[in-house]
Formats: sequence, C-alpha cells, structure tokens
Amino acid sequence: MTGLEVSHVSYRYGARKALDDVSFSVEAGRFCALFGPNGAGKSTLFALLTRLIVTGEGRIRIGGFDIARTPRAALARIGVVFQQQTLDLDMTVRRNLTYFAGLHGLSGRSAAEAIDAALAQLGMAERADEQVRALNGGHRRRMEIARALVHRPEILLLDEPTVGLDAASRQAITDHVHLLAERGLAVLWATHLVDEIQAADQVVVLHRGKVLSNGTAGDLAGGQGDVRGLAKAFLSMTAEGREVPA
Ligand SMILES: Nc1ncnc2c1ncn2[C@@H]1O[C@H](COP(=O)(O)OP(=O)(O)OP(=O)(O)O)[C@@H](O)[C@H]1O
Repeated sequence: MTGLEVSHVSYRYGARKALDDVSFSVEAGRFCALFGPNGAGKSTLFALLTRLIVTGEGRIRIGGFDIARTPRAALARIGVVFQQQTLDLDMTVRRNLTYFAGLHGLSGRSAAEAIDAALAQLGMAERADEQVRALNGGHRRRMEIARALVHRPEILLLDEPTVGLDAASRQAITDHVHLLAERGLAVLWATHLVDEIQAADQVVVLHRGKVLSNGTAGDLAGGQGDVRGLAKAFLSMTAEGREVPA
C-alpha cells in the first residue's frame, strides 16, 4: 500500500517557483530521506503535506486520501515533527501527550494506552512522569516523535529532526525512526546530513524545487552504500552548474 504520493506538485511564492513539478511516493514500511540543501524547497513541501499552504498544481495523497478533496481523512493519517520545538516545558511528558491526544479525539483509557504505546516505541516509557524541562534535548525530541505517533498515523513527517542535538542523541533518534519504518510506517525525513541515511533507505534529492534523483541510498552511492559515496553523489548533483538530470 502506498503511504504518501506526491504527483506533479508545483508551488510559487509570487514569481519565485519554490517547487517545480515534484513527484515521488513513499510506501508503507519505507524510510525516505528528503535530501536537499538550504532553499531546496523541503519546508515548502512539508507545509503542503500538512496543509499549512495549498496549491492548485498537482496532487497529494496521504494513505490513499487526496489532501485537497478529503483533507480531514488525509491529515488524520499523518504525524508531524516540525523543526521548532512545540512543548510545554512545565508539564510532564504524559500531560503534553494527553493534551495532544485530546486534539485527535482520544481521551481516558484509550488515550492512556496510545500514549504508553507511543512512548514505548521511542524508549521513553520510564520518563512519562518527568517534567519536560528536566529532559535533555535528545529526550525532548524523542518525546515529540512519540507525540506525533499518538493518533497512530500511517505516515510520519520529520523536518530536520536532529538539528542542535549531539552525536549520540542524533544516532539514537535516527535508529528509532528507522525501526518505526521497519514496523510499517511510511517515514519522510528531511535532512542535509548524509550520516542519517542508511544504504537501504529511499532517498529523494531535491534541489531548487526539482527532484533530481529518487532511488536507494546504496544505488546513489555507486553501490558502496557508505556515507562518503553518498556525500560525493549529493555534492556533484547539487553543486552550481553541475546538475545531473533526474
Ligand atoms: N514566504 C516566502 N516568500 C518568498 N519566498 C519564499 C518563502 N518561503 C520560502 N521561499 C523561497 O522558496 C524556496 C524554497 O524554500 P524552502 O524554505 O522551502 O527551502 P528549504 O529546503 O526548506 O530550505 P531550508 O533548509 O533553508 O529551510 C527558497 O528559494 C526560498 O527563498
């Protein structure tokens, strides 16, 4: 089953074209890295996928639902972790997640069960009753990912989720989210850091609003599947005047 389908999507800010005929899909059980340098159009794409902005050009389907025609059904199937933290530091982890569960119509026992399950998936179960203020940056981020899972979405979007974290926290979060994909989620992970990408991952390279490449990281790295091959491939694709065709 296809989790996320983006077909021929374009978007303009006035005269500036931020996305130009973007098409790709992410199936259930896949970890897809959306790789692009600053200004590539990642945030614009995320804004369209979460319906913060809308476009008349192209089609977006989430869990089979067209976001323009059936926005409620489409958005109910998506979990989002934005770049900026949006936590109440003075509440406990559980209170933060309970509030969010309520926004999705979950309360009482079903909310508590969904929260426990989401926290367990991120290795955060034992921190449920701690104040967010007492958590380190990595644990706060894991809590935000758990929060995005409370309503049991089919697709998880993460916009550069490891920004500002130390190496160990980045590794832990990257590993947790790869595991979520292995368990069946479709994951779209925006990044410009090659060491967050594993050989079997799908990689969509976005540059100046266009998809330059869509395939597995291993293939992109020239069959080597290591980070150095990937970094070189990305550089040669996105360096000025050296773009390669999709
Ligand atoms: N509100 C806006 N008005 C005009 N142009 C914009 C606006 N937001 C983004 N842009 C332009 O659209 C293009 C895509 O920007 P976007 O923020 O989507 O890229 P990005 O890949 O998320 O970059 P970054 O990693 O720096 O956040 C850029 O050229 C940017 O300058």
